[in-house]
Amino acid sequence: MRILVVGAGAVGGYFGARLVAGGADVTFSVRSGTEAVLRESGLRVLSPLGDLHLQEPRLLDSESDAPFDLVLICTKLRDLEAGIDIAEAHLADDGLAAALQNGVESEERLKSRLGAKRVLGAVAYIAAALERPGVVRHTGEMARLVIGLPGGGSHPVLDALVAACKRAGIDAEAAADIEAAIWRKFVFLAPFAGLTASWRRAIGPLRENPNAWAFYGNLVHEAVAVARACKVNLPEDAADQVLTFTRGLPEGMKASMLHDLEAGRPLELHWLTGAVARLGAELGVETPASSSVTAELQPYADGTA
Ligand SMILES: NC(=O)C1=CN([C@@H]2O[C@H](COP(=O)(O)OP(=O)(O)OC[C@H]3O[C@@H](n4cnc5c(N)ncnc54)[C@H](OP(=O)(O)O)[C@@H]3O)[C@@H](O)[C@H]2O)C=CC1
Ligand SMILES: CC(C)(CO)C(=O)C(=O)O
Repeated sequence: MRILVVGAGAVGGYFGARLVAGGADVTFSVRSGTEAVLRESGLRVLSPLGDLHLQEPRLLDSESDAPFDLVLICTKLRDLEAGIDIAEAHLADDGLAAALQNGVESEERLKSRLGAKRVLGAVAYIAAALERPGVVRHTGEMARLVIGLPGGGSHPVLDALVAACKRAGIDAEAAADIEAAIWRKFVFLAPFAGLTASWRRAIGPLRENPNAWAFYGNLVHEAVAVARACKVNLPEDAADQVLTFTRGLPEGMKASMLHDLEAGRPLELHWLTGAVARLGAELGVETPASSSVTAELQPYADGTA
């Protein structure tokens, strides 16, 4: 199976490099600045699960590269369409493309542009950051992929990806209901990103602050209400599960949206807390907490650096 990873940032760099180390045939599609760095110094992953250094990662040669069986789009959400352009140009007719991104709207974009039969749903659980181009720092030991065909079913590329992940030591699970899996992460992440970014604090002190914790509860209930209005199959106690999960997170944990805010980079606000507010408005679900966070962070959405 030939795999094309679009974007060698935190997620693409981590999972792409691990797959290479596990013996998979992986090519990276990167932009020119990153390309120069990767050609000069290779791709490094610094991780509690073991460091990696790909001295000469294979880079896409758009003229000659044959179609790929699997394209993993690992850009930020604002670069999704550019990622799909690359998938459109390089995906085999019977191949699959997945977006390893947060949010709940990427899969529909992939379906509408590539055709539903060429889309794999995916959720990435990892805490990683691009320290500088070519260097990914992985924090903690979580590095998990949940993958599945929208609507269920099997596909040789899905099976091959699960096998490649196992060989690479990536915790990968094939989900029967990938839409529910994507939303289960979203109903945690959109509130978590909204809370930590709007209060500009890691989760530890926010759990100790009754106002912040109550506000988080409101954000979570809104996200779950929007999921239910979208007819997503979530458990009855989905909101309680999110609160329990968040109580167990490391004290210093921040959402990547807060890291982006602190660094003056553009935010994924529109697709996270902003999506709860936007979809809520479309579906007639009240989302006062998500709407106020979205309005407060809007001035920073396009970055300030
Ligand atoms: N970081 C994390 O811990 C987690 C992130 N996620 C989600 O994963 C997604 C990716 O996030 P993350 O990896 O952190 O982001 P990063 O910013 O670290 O990486 C994104 C990479 O995409 C590259 N890119 C953008 N456009 C293109 C393009 N047209 N062609 C090739 N490469 C391109 C960027 O390249 P360049 O350097 O040239 O700008 C950058 O290196 C987001 O949706 C995020 O929410 C999900 C789980 C955890
Ligand atoms: C919370 C985390 C690290 C979990 O994967 C994440 O996805 C993010 O902050 O964007």
